[in-house]
Amino acid sequence: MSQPDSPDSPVTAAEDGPPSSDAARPAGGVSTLSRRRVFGLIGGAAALGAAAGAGGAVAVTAATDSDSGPGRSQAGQVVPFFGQHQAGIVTPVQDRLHFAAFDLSPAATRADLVALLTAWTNAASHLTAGNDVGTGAVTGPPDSPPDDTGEALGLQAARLTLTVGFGTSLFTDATGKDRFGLAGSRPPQLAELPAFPGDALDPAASGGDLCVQACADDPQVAVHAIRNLARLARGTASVRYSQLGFGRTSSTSTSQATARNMMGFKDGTNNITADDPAEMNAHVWVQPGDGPDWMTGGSYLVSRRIRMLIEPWDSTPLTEQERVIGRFKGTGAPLGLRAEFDPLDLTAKGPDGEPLIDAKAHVRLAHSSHNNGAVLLRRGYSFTDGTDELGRLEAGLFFLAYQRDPRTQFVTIQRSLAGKVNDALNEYIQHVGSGLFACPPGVQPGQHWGQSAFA
Ligand SMILES: C=CC1=C(C)c2cc3[nH]c(cc4nc(cc5[nH]c(cc1n2)c(C)c5CCC(=O)O)C(CCC(=O)O)=C4C)c(C)c3C=C
Ligand SMILES: [Fe+2]
Repeated sequence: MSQPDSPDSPVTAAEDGPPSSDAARPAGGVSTLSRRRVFGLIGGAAALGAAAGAGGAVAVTAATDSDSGPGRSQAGQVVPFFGQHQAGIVTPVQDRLHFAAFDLSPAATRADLVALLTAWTNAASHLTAGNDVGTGAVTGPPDSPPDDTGEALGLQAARLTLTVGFGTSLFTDATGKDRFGLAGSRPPQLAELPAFPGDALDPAASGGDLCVQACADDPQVAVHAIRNLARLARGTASVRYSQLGFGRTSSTSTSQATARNMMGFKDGTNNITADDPAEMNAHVWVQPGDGPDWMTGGSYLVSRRIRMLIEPWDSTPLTEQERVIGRFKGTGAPLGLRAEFDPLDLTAKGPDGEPLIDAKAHVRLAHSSHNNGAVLLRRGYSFTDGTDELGRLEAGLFFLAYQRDPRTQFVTIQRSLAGKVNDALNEYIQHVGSGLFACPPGVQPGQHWGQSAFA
């Protein structure tokens, strides 16, 4: 396998020529590889070292904007990987999602976990810059399986973000065992979610020791990233469940138009947005003193796979659909008002003296005024996974929400919504999967994801 002398040797011989064709395949060494490939190579070498048990000793190299291949314009396509916070949380929502939850293998040790996180961090820094993993898809030794699976060759970075989270079971497993010596680092905010009335959770589509949220404007780029991370994990961790998503159902920036969910409603209108950093600090980013220091600058992710009962919904009259949500389907405006962003007035009454927004309307019960001021940064995606055994569309919302403390945010709001007597929407939806993850702060070059949790 052609590799540089050491995982962190400086890049000195990179050329910006086109990727080698098969005929011109180099015999080895870096001098004939493009700059893009060399960065990938270094990351791959580090990943290999890590996977071999080198653990935190392997440096995570920094991919740069100049990693983009020849003739490929990455302008506006690369979301910086390194930073104070992980990308993929307040990043303006990309079009596509591939979310995967992983379980560590029964034999995996703390060193294996550190090695995996190091390898993943390395790979992620290169994938998000639009580069291949390791020696690449077509530039490695021809007699070995390629380091990269290849389906992203020639594609742009597509604003790929990779966001990692640590599940509750990483800290204490189902038998109460502290497998990785992390129990003492478990944040109080990472308390198991309670069971909510109406939950129909499938254990196989819930939980997970780790999660990776891949978001990109190109579905193939997101799928490629998860596939290659799963490949790097082989022997240490495997996918427990995964979910493809499309049609972002929430915007995290006012510059984005509000998308529609699979019920046809604009979803995300009254989301909090990254345009207001004070709001992010108040409700999304973990602050100093909130809990263990390693989570400062991080955020907690709640994922819920929510199936929509599409056929009954499609047989429901428009006015009833609007009563259930509390907004007009066409404009997205609150009932009784004209424009999408007109502020909700939950006290407004119609000429008949009845509230314009029904007592059981989704937006009323989800609103902060009903929930002790609780708000969430919603970042969910629609999904359609074909049809079920009865020919019904298997579709819904893969709800993703980031927050500073799930106990006072998601749990408070979901307690208001759950159960047939509460949110009118519950007649048309069912929560079938659930996850809770601590997403550590962003990483700097030389670190791996969540490094300070292992200090
Ligand atoms: C626990 C939190 C929430 C779950 C679960 C949830 C599921 C869910 N929501 C929709 C559709 C819409 N939700 C809307 C608003 C809205 N939803 C939540 C929270 C949860 N939703 C909040 C906090 C809000 C904002 C309320 C407010 O302050 O106004 C809307 C209206 C447009 C908008 O503001 O986003 C729609 C539409 C579905 C279909 C669904 C489960 C499948
Ligand atoms: Fe909602």
